[in-house]
Amino acid sequence: MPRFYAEPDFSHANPSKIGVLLVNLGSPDAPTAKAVRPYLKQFLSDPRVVEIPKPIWWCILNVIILNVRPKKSAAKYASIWTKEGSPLRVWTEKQAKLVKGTLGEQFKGELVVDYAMRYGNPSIEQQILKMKAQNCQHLVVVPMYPQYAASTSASVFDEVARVLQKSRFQPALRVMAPFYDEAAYIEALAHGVREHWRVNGRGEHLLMSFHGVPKYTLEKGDPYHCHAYKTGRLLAENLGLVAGQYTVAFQSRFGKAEWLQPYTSDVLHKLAKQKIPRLDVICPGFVADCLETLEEIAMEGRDDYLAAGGAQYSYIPCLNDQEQWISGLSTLISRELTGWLTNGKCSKNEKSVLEQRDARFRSLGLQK
Ligand SMILES: C=CC1=C(C)c2cc3[nH]c(cc4nc(cc5[nH]c(cc1n2)c(C)c5CCC(=O)O)C(CCC(=O)O)=C4C)c(C)c3C=C
Ligand SMILES: [Fe+2]
Ligand SMILES: [Fe+2]
Repeated sequence: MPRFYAEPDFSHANPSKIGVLLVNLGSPDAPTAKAVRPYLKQFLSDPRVVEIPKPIWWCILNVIILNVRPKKSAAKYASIWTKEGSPLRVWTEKQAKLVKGTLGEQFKGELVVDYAMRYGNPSIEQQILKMKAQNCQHLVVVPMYPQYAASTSASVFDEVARVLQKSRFQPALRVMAPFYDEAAYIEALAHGVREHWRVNGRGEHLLMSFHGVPKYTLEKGDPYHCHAYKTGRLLAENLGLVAGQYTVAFQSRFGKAEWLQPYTSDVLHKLAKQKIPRLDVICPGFVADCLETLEEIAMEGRDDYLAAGGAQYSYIPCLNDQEQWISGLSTLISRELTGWLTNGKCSKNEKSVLEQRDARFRSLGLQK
């Protein structure tokens, strides 16, 4: 097995391109236990996701989790699966196409925009190799996580780095920063909430449910908790909500350790007891609807809330293909391209330098 990937022959004549790779978490290939098992194995073997010492975790994962969870998770995936596949993959693919449409207008021919999944398909490796084959000598990686967490954002970087370590010709690399407090993102979220209120009426309380992470990661310096709370505050301010009209909570707890609190499930029970006429729920940490939003929040969360005595429950969809979001995301990405759009410009500059030199020679009556 060669140490490095095979490279195409280098040619000056081949115009260099910039690759923009949107990366989200990933889903199994099908909503079946057979497909969920290898997906969960890849996901939960990532040391960024589970930090328990390797030999101990290997036993727990292979002996218990991978024998029990695939069947349960597959049933959940089946409840949200679409004709085109997993909602997360379908939305991410659509987002890449729309961003390509928006940025392609501005940066004709120079950009290749695509998407990858950290776990499952299409893989980061496959998509970077595809971009290299198209002569992308510059690469912008866009982790589709507004709030930084080592378990998500850093894991994307680790995988990109692993792929580049196997490359002889490495593209120049930029990784987009987390965008938890960017106006482009907050305004798109607020626009989505306002639209939802306009069409469906407005609830008395807004629950903002973020994916959780283990509490020890906060204690060890992971900024996820602070990013989530800042997003929550900025969204509330944009919507004119004051304390008491909204709650930030954390969902999707996995395993026995303590995770960030308050847990969404506890908040739902508490709010149900308060007998407010209607609760709105949004998941601002997910830019695309997926298992965690559609099954856990829109379905299970609703059932739990109503069973605990709540009256009305209204789920607000993720940003998905919302126009304002696509335009905001394109703006954030175009900022990362600053100084990189060299292709046409470089050759044009070179030509104009030569033309200037020829003109100088001519004006002096000299031959080149
Ligand atoms: C939005 C950010 C996410 C963080 C932070 C995150 C941390 C995290 N997740 C797990 C365990 C699981 N997550 C699962 C699904 C899942 N997680 C995210 C996002 C974040 N996870 C998304 C978008 C999804 C949905 C994927 C889809 O296909 O729709 C799952 C798999 C499903 C299941 O079996 O329940 C697990 C497991 C941990 C342990 C963790 C932080 C340490
Ligand atoms: Fe997760
Ligand atoms: Fe904090």
